Amino acid sequence: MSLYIGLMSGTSLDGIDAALVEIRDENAPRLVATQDTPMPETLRDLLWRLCHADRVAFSELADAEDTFCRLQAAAVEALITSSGVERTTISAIGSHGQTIEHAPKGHGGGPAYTLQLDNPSLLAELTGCPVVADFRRRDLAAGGQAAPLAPAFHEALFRAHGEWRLVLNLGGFANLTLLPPAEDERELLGFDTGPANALLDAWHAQHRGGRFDAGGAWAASGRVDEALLERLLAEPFFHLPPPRSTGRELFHLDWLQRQLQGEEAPQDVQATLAELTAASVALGVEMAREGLDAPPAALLIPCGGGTYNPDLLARLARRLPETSLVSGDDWGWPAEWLEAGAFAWLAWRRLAGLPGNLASVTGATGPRVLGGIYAP
Ligand SMILES: Nc1ncnc2c1ncn2[C@@H]1O[C@H](COP(=O)(O)OP(=O)(O)OP(=O)(O)O)[C@@H](O)[C@H]1O
Ligand SMILES: CC(=O)N[C@H]1[C@@H]2OC[C@@H](O2)[C@@H](O)[C@@H]1O[C@H](C)C(=O)O
Repeated sequence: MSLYIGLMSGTSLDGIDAALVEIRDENAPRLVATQDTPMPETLRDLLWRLCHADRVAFSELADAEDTFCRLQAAAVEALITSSGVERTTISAIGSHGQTIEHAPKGHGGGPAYTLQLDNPSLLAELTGCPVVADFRRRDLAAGGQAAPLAPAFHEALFRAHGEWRLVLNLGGFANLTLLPPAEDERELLGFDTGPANALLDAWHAQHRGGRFDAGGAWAASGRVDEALLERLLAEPFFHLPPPRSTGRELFHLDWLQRQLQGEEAPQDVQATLAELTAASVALGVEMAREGLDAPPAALLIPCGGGTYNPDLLARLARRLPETSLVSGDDWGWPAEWLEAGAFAWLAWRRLAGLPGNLASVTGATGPRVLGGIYAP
């Protein structure tokens, strides 16, 4: 038996998710304990600024990296204490880091890059555990998108005999995995479908303040502006064949603003953004099914913070009438802990010398062992 800790801080900048995972064999990872460490507002503001700045001072970058790493170390300490495990039994910590910018095709003819703020050396020093980090750049170096990486973990957890399954992460951004039945030899498909909560959060913050539209209540009070929805859905990203990944670089408030005519009621824009998430996921589901020539009926396992938004889930259910939504909780893996679990599992793959990417998902030229190891 081996124990791994996965650390994930996603695009929503809401905090550090730490998951303690036991791995006995490749396809049976087990979630042992979890720790949610909220991001202090000062760090969130600093990271937000870095994510949106054209120019950044190195000292600001160093400050953000140091503060972020110490928060990660505190999350690890809290997890070790609450779970009661011996530090020495932890084989490694898998640290995703904080994505600051993701440009898998480069900008203006420049090189491809994906930037995760992280300091695995300091984390190894502070925790006394081996750390695996820098998971994305090897895939990028091999010509891939470097994202999404979670589909391989979705396969390990959820691929089953006799059933087509979809896994949908509704974080700041959404990624979708279509899993063929286990007896089917076809490889899975996985890709980002577009924004999930990022625009909903940003529009809500601008008009009502606060972190998010709790339960999607404000969106539910508005009416979908069909003309606006159509203009938003005309964005070429939604129609690109996979491999594809995205982030704040494309989907931000200015992108939305360009499609507004100025007379829309704010709650109608919120409703339209929620519908955009559902519609772009439905487009992705259709694309995935066509890609694998899959039957329409499938089970969909939603995960990520969007599962706390009944308005969003209802919109998804309406757009995907042939698909039943079943929570990941029902398989013993709570929906909000999949991503942190994925990075524990990826750390195990690194130590085992096994590839972490799926070339069929990222478009890399082949399977690659992902990440670097930082000894304690
Ligand atoms: N009670 C709630 N009601 C509505 N939305 C919620 C609720 N709780 C969480 N969310 C949404 O979920 C988001 C956080 O989701 P999650 O933690 O999965 O994102 P992330 O991991 O940061 O993003 P990504 O997967 O893109 O990296 C919040 O920003 C919010 O939009
Ligand atoms: C570059 C980056 O951090 N991408 C995230 C983001 O959040 C959701 C989606 O966009 C996904 O592509 C990815 O995260 C998950 C963990 C992944 O790689 O599967």
